[in-house]
Amino acid sequence: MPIVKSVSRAVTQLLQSPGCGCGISVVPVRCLGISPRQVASDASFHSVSFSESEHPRVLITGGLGQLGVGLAKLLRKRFGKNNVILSDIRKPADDVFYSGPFIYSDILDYKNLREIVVNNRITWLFHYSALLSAAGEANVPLARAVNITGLHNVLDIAAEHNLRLFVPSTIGAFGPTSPRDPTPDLCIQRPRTIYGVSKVHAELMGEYYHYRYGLDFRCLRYPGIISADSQPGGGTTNYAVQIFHDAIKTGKFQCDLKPDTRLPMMYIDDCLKATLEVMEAPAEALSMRTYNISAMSFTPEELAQEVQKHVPELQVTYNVDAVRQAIADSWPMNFDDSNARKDWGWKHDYDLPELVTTMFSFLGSDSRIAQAN
Ligand SMILES: NC(=O)c1ccc[n+]([C@@H]2O[C@H](COP(=O)([O-])OP(=O)(O)OC[C@H]3O[C@@H](n4cnc5c(N)ncnc54)[C@H](O)[C@@H]3O)[C@@H](O)[C@H]2O)c1
Ligand SMILES: C[C@@H](O)[C@H](N)C(=O)O
Repeated sequence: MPIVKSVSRAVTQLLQSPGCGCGISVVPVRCLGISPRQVASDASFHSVSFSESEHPRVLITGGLGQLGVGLAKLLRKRFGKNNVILSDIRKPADDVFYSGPFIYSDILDYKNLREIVVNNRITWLFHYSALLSAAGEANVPLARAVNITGLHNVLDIAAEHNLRLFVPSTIGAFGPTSPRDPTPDLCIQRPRTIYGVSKVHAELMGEYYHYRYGLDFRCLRYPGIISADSQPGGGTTNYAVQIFHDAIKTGKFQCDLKPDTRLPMMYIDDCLKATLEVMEAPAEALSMRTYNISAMSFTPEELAQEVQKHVPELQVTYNVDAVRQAIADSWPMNFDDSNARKDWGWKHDYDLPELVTTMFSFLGSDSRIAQAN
């Protein structure tokens, strides 16, 4: 009985510790050969494996999607071109391939991923590979594999090699029973998409590895991200990117969500800025490991009105996609990001008018008018 009591006391202390299980931390190591092994970790809770005067050595998984190339550009500016490796399972375009290191990496191949981390002495990992909400509903087994099994591989390798790990979560990690206006950091999370379920799993597993093994896990819940020079992949918020391209190319846009569907959105520069800021924030500043970040919320109708200020002849029609609409109706309408603002000074730069002006200056709003003439 006394043994049972002291074991339970030790477990209770671990669970209640404010984040440091250092005394007994053991990192999980996969089967090497035939027997599973556990190796005592010297990972200290707040440290990373490069000296503060050096730049981190960065790996980005799933880097050829909407966000990865822009992230690589930002990080290379800060840490040097050769310190940031983009990876994906797709073939990069020439300009991406020649802009800095690129490597093939399938996150479902644990040994290959580990080899890349070891051979390149990676210290920071940004885990961007995923199937997004609509793509996930179209192929649940693949979404489960990439978003859940892939995350497990990344977590184990990050813990084993003492990496600082960033995993993005999403407004999609909330569901119809969450408070939607606004949605705080801590509340009911019962999403109804495989994407949302996998992201809640990622948040919880990352935080568990943080408390259990000392993994330096950091996570932001992104809103729908809007970018000019990269295409979104399989998301419910895609309409908010497509409208710009269609306004310029054809002057006609068919929206797959209802005109009054309000969702949190963000311009890509703000998203990437927040990502770098939270990764550089001192550990002591982080009262949590998963934060909401927010910039603006709008409906398709409100976005269309703002776009029409630049392309007045734009015609918008609505042809609602039932799957995407059901997903959007279960997501937050407004995001409460007060903890991010308080803890590490998060502040967005782009509101709706600024976003629309920036998108058109990037895409060249005159080109459609020029083509039409
Ligand atoms: N874009 C958004 O609006 C948004 C919003 C919230 C969160 N996020 C999150 O940010 C991250 C990046 O989003 P994105 O918009 O760039 O996604 P995306 O769909 O555009 O790109 C995902 C990338 O993952 C790659 N991938 C798929 N399977 C893989 C595998 N087995 N191994 C390695 N790579 C694989 C794909 O080839 C693709 O290039 C994702 O985790 C996403 O959930 C994005
Ligand atoms: C919101 C986000 O996670 C993604 N853009 C999606 O719509 O699936």
